[in-house]
Amino acid sequence: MSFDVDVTRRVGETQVSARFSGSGLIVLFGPSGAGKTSVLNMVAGLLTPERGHVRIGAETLFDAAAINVPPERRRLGYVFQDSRLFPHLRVRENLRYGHRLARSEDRWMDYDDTVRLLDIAHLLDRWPKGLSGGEARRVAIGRALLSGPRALLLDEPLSFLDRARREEVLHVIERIRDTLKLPILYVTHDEREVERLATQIIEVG
Ligand SMILES: Nc1ncnc2c1ncn2[C@@H]1O[C@H](COP(=O)(O)OP(=O)(O)OP(=O)(O)O)[C@@H](O)[C@H]1O
Repeated sequence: MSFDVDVTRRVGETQVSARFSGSGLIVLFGPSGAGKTSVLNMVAGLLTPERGHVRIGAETLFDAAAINVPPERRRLGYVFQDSRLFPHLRVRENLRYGHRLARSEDRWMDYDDTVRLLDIAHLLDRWPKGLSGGEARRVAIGRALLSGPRALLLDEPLSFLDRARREEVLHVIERIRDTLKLPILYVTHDEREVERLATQIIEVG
């Protein structure tokens, strides 16, 4: 499965555009304010492009002429820069939210495996507001994986993580890229992450 994206839109004073296609892990790279998050939002359906298209595999999610699939039907696992866990749900329920919505044939991560992989078993009864930045990030990644996505959108997923945890999450992302072969759109400023992960680098701005 691969991305085929060509989007353009004015956001505030900035003309944001990006064009790329391919599979693997595509890094969106560029200075702060260039529009990387806006590109993720256009792929996710949270921001409507003025022109262009968004296709993943054989499915068209957006085509300026006629098609605009709503975000909740795009089956994309989005890990936001600020995690955005549901504040009224404990960690366990945040994780189960996406898992319950996913059709059983779309689920490729098991709940217990996800909890183990991200080392969040001790957090399951906690409320999001009591989590550190790194803990919240791991829960957000788990929630995205459990929703059975056809692609992942990761906005600086390793920020707030300490070195040991970064290494573990990097392994998870590599596994998703190489074993599950899920296309990943990845925003980062960190050149080490780019070197290690990128199949393709797209300059934004
Ligand atoms: N709601 C908004 N109204 C007006 N301008 C906005 C809005 N959202 C974003 N912008 C502007 O659009 C531009 C692109 O923002 P965006 O968040 O996509 O950039 P980015 O490359 O992801 O930045 P960063 O790396 O700092 O997260 C920025 O100049 C930003 O100030």
